[in-house]
Amino acid sequence: MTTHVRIVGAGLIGTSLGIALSGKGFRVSLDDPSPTAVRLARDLRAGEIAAADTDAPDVVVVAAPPDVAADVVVAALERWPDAVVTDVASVKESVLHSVLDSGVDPSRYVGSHPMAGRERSGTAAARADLFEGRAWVIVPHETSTQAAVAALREIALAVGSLVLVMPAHEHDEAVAAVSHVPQLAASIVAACLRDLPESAVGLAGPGLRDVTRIAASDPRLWTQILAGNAPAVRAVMRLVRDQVDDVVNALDALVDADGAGALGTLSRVLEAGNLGRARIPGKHGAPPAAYEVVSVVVPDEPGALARLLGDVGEAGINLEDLHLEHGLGQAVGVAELSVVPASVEPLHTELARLGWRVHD
Ligand SMILES: NC(=O)c1ccc[n+]([C@@H]2O[C@H](COP(=O)([O-])OP(=O)(O)OC[C@H]3O[C@@H](n4cnc5c(N)ncnc54)[C@H](O)[C@@H]3O)[C@@H](O)[C@H]2O)c1
Ligand SMILES: O=C(O)C(=O)C[C@]1(C(=O)O)C=C[C@@H](O)C=C1
Repeated sequence: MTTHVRIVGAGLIGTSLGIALSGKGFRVSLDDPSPTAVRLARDLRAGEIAAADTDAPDVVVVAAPPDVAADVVVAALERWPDAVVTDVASVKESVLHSVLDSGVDPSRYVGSHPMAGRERSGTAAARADLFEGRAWVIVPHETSTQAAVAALREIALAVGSLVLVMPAHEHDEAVAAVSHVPQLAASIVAACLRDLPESAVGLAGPGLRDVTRIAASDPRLWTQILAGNAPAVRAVMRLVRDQVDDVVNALDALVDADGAGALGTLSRVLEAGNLGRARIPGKHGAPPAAYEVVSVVVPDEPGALARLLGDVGEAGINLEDLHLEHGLGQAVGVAELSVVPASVEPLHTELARLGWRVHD
């Protein structure tokens, strides 16, 4: 029997999930207070628009902002007495407490959190492959039924995620360190660029881009996430503050005194960073990245990029994504062409034959 999943909240996560599930044969109905969001989601093939007479779903996935997630979960549990209900909010304990405090029978509710996302919000940013190879945390509570957990597991596996099961408090402590504080760190570093002269910002290279990509994230969403996980985020931010203090003290010693011990401190901070970075897993044992990048040097002249894209098309190769690295005032840029692994070799050969400077 086809599983009917109702997605409530057709933004980045809801629409991405709808596209992925529809592609795997699930029936998806879409609901959102914004008529524009549901229409766009439907056009992106995320599912049908839910109407007043749409039949009851088997599973409801609440993909609304964290501050309304619990209310939407409770309303769904009350409206569909046989459906399993989950939410995908980035914080789990505060949502769970609100659901339990509401007095509704919570046994068909199980929290969840796909560790997949983007720095862009909204329906238009949806991606079919968003969840592939990513962890999807299932967060049951004391009375969650086995059937509810199993239904969620089926959905997460169907969209290519790796399922992890953990209690809400453990989830929240973990994501404070691996997601919420990294967001703050990126925002704080990027905020230092605001008043820099143009000539200084123009020197930005890949290092700054890597560190600040998520500084472009939606402040409204992230304010809710940080507020919803305040105790755990505070604990990690205190560790960050201790390290920042150590670095500033070392720099004080170098600038204002004889610098005793300063190099050792700086080196220890950097080495500790190496050790932490080395612990970050790849895409959680799932299949390797769907796309590989071919880098092509592009002269900074009118029509050059269009010519390159034309040559890629002529080669019969489907371009999955495009990123342009281009420093201010540079005579050339680098176009990073994402293609499926099987296309790397033919693309490389064909572009080189046409005179492009190509790198893997
Ligand atoms: N953005 C990420 O990277 C990411 C990753 C994992 C989980 N999440 C979680 O997923 C949820 C959605 O985030 P997003 O990035 O898709 O946000 P989004 O802003 O792209 O989409 C949210 C959608 O919810 C709708 N909405 C607002 N109030 C609603 C209500 N009361 N009932 C139903 N829908 C409502 C909005 O109209 C919007 O279409 C959040 O809880 C977030 O914490 C986000
Ligand atoms: O990769 C990104 O752009 C994200 O911000 C995704 C990310 C994260 O990994 O921290 C952000 C918040 C979510 O709750 C889950 C995933």
